[in-house]
Amino acid sequence: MDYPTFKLVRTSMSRLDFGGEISTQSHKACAEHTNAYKYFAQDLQTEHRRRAFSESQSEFPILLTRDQMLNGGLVGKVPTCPKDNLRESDYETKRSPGEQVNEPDLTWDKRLDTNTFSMGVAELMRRKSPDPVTKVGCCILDGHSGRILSASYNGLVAGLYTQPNTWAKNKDNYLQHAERNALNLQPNEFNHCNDIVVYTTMIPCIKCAAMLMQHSTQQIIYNVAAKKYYEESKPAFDQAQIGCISLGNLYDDALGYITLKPYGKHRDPGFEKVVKLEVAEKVQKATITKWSEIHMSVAMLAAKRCNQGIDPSVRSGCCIVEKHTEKILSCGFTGLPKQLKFEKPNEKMIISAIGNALRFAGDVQGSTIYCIRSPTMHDIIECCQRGVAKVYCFDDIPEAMHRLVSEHPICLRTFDTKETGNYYEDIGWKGQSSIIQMPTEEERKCEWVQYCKDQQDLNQKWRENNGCVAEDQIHLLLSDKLAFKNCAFLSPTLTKADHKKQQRRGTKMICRKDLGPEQDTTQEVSVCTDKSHKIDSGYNLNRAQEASKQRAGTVLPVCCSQSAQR
Ligand SMILES: Nc1ccn([C@H]2C[C@H](O)[C@@H](COP(=O)(O)O)O2)c(=O)n1
Repeated sequence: MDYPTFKLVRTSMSRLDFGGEISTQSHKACAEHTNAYKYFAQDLQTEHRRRAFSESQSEFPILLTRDQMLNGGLVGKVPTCPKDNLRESDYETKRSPGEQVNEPDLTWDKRLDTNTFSMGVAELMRRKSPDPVTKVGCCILDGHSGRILSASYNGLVAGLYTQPNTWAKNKDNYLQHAERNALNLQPNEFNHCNDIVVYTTMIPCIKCAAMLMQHSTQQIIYNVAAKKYYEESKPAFDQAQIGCISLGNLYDDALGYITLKPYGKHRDPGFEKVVKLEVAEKVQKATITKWSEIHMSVAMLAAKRCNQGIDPSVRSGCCIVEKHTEKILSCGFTGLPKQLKFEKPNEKMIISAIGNALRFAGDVQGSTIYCIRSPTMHDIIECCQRGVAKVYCFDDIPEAMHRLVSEHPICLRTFDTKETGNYYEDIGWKGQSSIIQMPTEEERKCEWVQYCKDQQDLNQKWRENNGCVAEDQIHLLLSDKLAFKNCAFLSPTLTKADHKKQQRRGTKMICRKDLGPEQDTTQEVSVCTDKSHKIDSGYNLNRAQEASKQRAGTVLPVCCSQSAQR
């Protein structure tokens, strides 16, 4: 009899460890992007910016003064997020006496800087654009506090009901540009702010440029320049002495994990081909993303902004969204009070992501919060007091928490990641594993040795049990850091939450079609994607047969128990 072969697929290191690991695909995208961009990237200012960005991981956008801009250079020291300031004491609480401590992986532990975060939000917004050819996203920040004022995309005129083939022919009459949409979305926000920084995935057109100037914009940071917009707007920004620079290639380098999707014809300035409507519709279908996905992704990006001093297990990010309109009201991440310089961060003084986001937000009545970790009771109380209606968490919410909030006027839910499919891979998110410290090389080797040993044991057990696998072994297989292909079995006793957790970690939940002892055990496997956690095991035992086998002491192949389907 053939014994099953188990193939291990290691959970790929998240590409957001921008210690350098950028996939070949990204590199390729980078290179293409650089070429496309070359035409526009020749002014001195941009070069200086690039250098400045790549030399420091700035905490806040490097806002050049007008003098500095005119001189074409960066003067003065930009606040940095030094990588050497992670103290031993930061990790003290996690150690038990005598325990060997691995050096923290600082390369991985870099936090997202404001530029990367804001352009990331603009990129996420771009995905909502109905324009089949040119999708643009924009995120506007208060340059003083770093707070998001508004974010939007190029969209159809509100209240307009028309067919794509009507508007797509003459879209300028039907679409509002991303920058203008962002300004219109939160008009009040801009009245009190005279230091606006605009992150846009494409350089603004001349009309948007005029309106942005009118709103005291100090800086435009764009990703791609379209020739027609660049030639009109850049001189106007220069004349008004407003910084207008591109993150261009640098954006890819720094972010590394938001895949560059085509920018329509503007991706390559020389490309003038008219995209046919059918193709355009396909593009549109493929790229439109649900709001909930975008907001949870913004929360994830925010989580990656947590300071290194914060214990990875409590790091979280959050995004507060207005009811009905889906406007982002505020974002926040777990942090320490800014006035205090901690020798040892006192856990009680850590401000939660929700706490920070609420601090920034104005009226949040009826709003929805998307956050990574389950909120604390204190968060819930704050939310109730401020009138927040719903809280969605990426993490599982402990049962105890559900009980505690059952009487509160708030809806607390775990975010349904099934809805989002593989989308999070685009931003390098693999559940918690991407914010919890990655295993060291040594740990990985040990894991591998352990895995091989487990596999041998498993095969042994398999033989002993006539082609069946004990459940405890399955849990071993589904352990945290390993992802399996063609070898993971689904336990009938695996809870729905565990199942989801494994999926988030990237474990492919696969079950064999038939594991009868006499069957070909290398038979093709089917992937379990059913939302209700019912699996197509293909196992032919009926309930009575199954019970009788169990009584006789047979260890049933766990993924194939019919009870899992009922
Ligand atoms: N800064 C920009 C530039 C362009 N857009 C939008 C407006 C249209 O939907 C589209 C441009 O159409 P095309 O150049 O393909 O004729 O992009 C924007 O919102 N913001």
